[in-house]
Amino acid sequence: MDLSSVKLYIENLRKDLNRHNYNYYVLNSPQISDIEFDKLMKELESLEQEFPEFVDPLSPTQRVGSDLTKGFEHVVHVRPMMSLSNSYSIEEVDDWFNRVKKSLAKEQFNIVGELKFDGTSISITYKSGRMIRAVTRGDGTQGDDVTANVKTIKSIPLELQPGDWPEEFEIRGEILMPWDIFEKLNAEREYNEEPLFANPRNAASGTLKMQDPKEVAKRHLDARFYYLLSDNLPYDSHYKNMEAARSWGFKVSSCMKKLNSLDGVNEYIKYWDIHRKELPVATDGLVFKIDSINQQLNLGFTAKSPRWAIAYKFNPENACTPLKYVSFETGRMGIVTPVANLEPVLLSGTIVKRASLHNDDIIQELDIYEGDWLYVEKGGEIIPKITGVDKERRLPNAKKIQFVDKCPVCGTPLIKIYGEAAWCCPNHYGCRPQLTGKIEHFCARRMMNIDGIGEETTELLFDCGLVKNIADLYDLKYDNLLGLDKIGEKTANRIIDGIEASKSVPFERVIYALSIPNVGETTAKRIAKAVKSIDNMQMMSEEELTAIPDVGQIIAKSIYDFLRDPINIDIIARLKQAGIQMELSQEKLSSLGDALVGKIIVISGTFLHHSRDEYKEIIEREGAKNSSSISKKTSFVLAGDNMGPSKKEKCEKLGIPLISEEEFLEMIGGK
Ligand SMILES: NC(=O)c1ccc[n+]([C@@H]2O[C@H](COP(=O)([O-])OP(=O)(O)OC[C@H]3O[C@@H](n4cnc5c(N)ncnc54)[C@H](O)[C@@H]3O)[C@@H](O)[C@H]2O)c1
Ligand SMILES: [Zn+2]
Repeated sequence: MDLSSVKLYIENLRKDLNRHNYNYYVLNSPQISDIEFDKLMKELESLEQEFPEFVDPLSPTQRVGSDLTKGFEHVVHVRPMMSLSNSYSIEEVDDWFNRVKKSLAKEQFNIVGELKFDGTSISITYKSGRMIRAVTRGDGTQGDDVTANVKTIKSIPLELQPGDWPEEFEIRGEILMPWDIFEKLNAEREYNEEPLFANPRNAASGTLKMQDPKEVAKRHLDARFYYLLSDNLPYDSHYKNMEAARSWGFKVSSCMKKLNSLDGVNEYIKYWDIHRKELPVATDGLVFKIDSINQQLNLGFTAKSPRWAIAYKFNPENACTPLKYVSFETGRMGIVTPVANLEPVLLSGTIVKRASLHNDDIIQELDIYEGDWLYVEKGGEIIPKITGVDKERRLPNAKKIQFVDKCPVCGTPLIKIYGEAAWCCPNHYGCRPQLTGKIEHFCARRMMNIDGIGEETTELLFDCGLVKNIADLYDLKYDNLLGLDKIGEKTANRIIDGIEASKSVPFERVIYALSIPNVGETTAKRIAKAVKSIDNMQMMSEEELTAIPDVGQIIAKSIYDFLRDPINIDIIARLKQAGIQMELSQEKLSSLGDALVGKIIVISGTFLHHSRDEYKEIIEREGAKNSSSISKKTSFVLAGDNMGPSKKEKCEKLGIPLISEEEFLEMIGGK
């Protein structure tokens, strides 16, 4: 390679790495595995070493990947938050040990072995024993202030136990989503046909960046702490500091161990390579640290990571197995998902037979042919993922896998969903899995909670012609049910009682239960509060619908079209007649209140959830007035990002309150 091609190659590598960093840290949706990412990074590092003329302080080798997100206040770290240098082999850990030994000359040193928790890092400051602020790593220099969200995590103390804690200190740790919570969350998302989180790490960091602390609280995050920083640390030993932190109420892992030789380090690696699978939370490796804080200071840092620590990363478990066939499966909303059916293979202790291929783009990207040997990975991830194809083992004359062009169940030609990689069966009212899926969804616990009607009973009622759609449920009689396969008196009674009880399920859950495309649980709640009744909702135009918090153009169109379909009009009328709640209860209505009536409001800055015009409409709709200039008459300013300093000053002078976008949505019951 000549120099100019080397330069170009390096630039392209940097671009790729920056893009992967963005996908990983900001979108929480990595497109390549960690090991692939780390290989690219190592390649760039060695090229930069070989060609120092191309070194650039902005290169991803010199900086930590940034998770800074719009919508959060940025806070500068008192002490920068760095990454860890990492290795995938014991030899590299041995090299590190020997480097440290040399640097510390003849000094004795101890090492602490710890689990490397796979979540998202957090720095929390405590003053006088109370939590002051929680900030993400961000770009290492400054991070996002996520205090309100962190305060919802029950295992993180807001106030410390009595102890010898310094008056002010920072503690660093990892925010995690335990495996069981992660599995439940993904099962729910799969059910709602929402994109799944690739692993608990992405789920944890996605959750931590949610705008609404109440939603964060529902996700049951957890944490582990692994480093203490202060001008007045209790001990010179990292290990002892962590033990102290544990006694103040922090969750510090009991798997932390003092090691005093290279043999100890190697044993620790061998032990955890096996036993990590028994842990309730995800780990992606181990971390070795020099115990003495003084020695840590002497060893210092590189541009990106401390020299006194190293991460040993576990190799993800993977296997290669032949593809039997690709099946195409139609879901409740008509989305067709390709699934790779594999020759069964043992991976991370479970047998893997199937792996979702998600959509056509992924099939194209992987370039899969019939009978191909596929690499399956489960690197701590519960959901097996196809990561590649062994092209050398491809059979001669094998045909490329083609996405079906007709619905595998009803044969209707598929249509591409605008702006997405998904294909959809448009036969929403004649395609079996869509019909039974909607009935099942309607009856499920979080919707109408009709006890006794699960997947099996739905299929049964559908097949014998008793329930073809959700309105038919309310025509069911005890006598119809009795005598059906596996339905005795007890079950029949349970079903009838469940149907009766569903008549008092509140309106917001009814909206979710209707299976309106693109309307998930949270959106359904917002819609219910805004429209107040199904009659109002049926009369609203697409523009009026977009004024509802969380409802963009795509959702508005889905709702509008759904409510104008004659089949749905009929179903809704029958549900209404059956006595289903089709409006907000009096109680909810009165609690909504008239927060904005008569107010004069000035909008300033840029917003996350709606455009300024949409907010203007909301303000009018809620009985308030828009005004363009701040005066004594102004009730408050709806203040977005980047509000001009002169406006801020004027508000301060006149004592006009600034209301944030979140507070405003809260006021109008949008959250
Ligand atoms: N797949 C992708 O597209 C992609 C993109 C970017 C980064 N990544 C992955 O992320 C890595 C880089 O991320 P990083 O800079 O956060 O490094 P890292 O995750 O490898 O290591 C540093 C982090 O480890 C965490 N940690 C967990 N337990 C710890 C303990 N006991 N002590 C100290 N720290 C502990 C801390 O949060 C710290 O910030 C890459 O090596 C790669 O594997 C992947
Ligand atoms: Zn179909």
